[in-house]
Amino acid sequence: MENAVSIRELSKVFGKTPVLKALDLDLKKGEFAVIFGPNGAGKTTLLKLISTLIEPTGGSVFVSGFNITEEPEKVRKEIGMLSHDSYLYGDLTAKENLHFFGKMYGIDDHELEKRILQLLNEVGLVTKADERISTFSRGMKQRLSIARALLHRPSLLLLDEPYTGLDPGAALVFENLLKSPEFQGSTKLMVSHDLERGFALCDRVLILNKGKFVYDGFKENFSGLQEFRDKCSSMLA
Ligand SMILES: Nc1ncnc2c1ncn2[C@@H]1O[C@H](COP(=O)(O)OP(=O)(O)OP(=O)(O)O)[C@@H](O)[C@H]1O
Repeated sequence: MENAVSIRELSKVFGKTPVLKALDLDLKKGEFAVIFGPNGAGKTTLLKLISTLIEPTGGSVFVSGFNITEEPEKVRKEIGMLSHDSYLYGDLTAKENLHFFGKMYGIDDHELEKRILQLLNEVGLVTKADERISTFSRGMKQRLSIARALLHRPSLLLLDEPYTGLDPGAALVFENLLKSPEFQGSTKLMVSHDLERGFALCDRVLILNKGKFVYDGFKENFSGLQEFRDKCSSMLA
């Protein structure tokens, strides 16, 4: 079976600074992997490369068989990204924002209307559908970002510190959506400093340190979070 993500010899240099160093990684369809690692390890850079926001210096990345540099539009349709940036437009209403992104993903009008209502409902914003998001609290914007990321039923979810800025209610909405039948089969790659939540959600753990993977293993190899901490804490510093 084709991998959801296939990375070979991936490198990224900013100026003269090598940030990612010849990374290899395969993610199987449906896998939930979390990347831990110290500040500056290159975690966000890796997600930005996979999502086509920046270009690699060397190596290759395939998402659902599409090369990120040769077929970026096809790659973007496969990906839902949730990060500290909301990627939302303050002058548009909640509904208009989702409409804009839905059209960008090529969802037809009838399906899009239904999908927008369904997601606004799921993230608890249906009564705010026609309000401009410049009036929204940070938590409400984060809820709308969740809807934006899931709008086109992406096969790959890239989650960069998704809990940052989520109030407890929105965090619960987020976790319930991740576990919902619709997204159970999607592949998830999450970057987090939150060992407890990251470890609880994932089935595979990766540690990135100074631009290299220094650990790659399955959660079931550990009896629990404490054993993971005991064995891996030196790699996280
Ligand atoms: N656009 C850029 N130009 C120059 N340097 C950059 C750029 N983006 C990131 N870097 C540098 O690349 C390194 C890795 O950054 P990155 O944000 O990927 O790390 P991270 O592991 O996500 O860190 P954190 O956990 O603190 O978010 C850092 O030293 C950062 O300063």
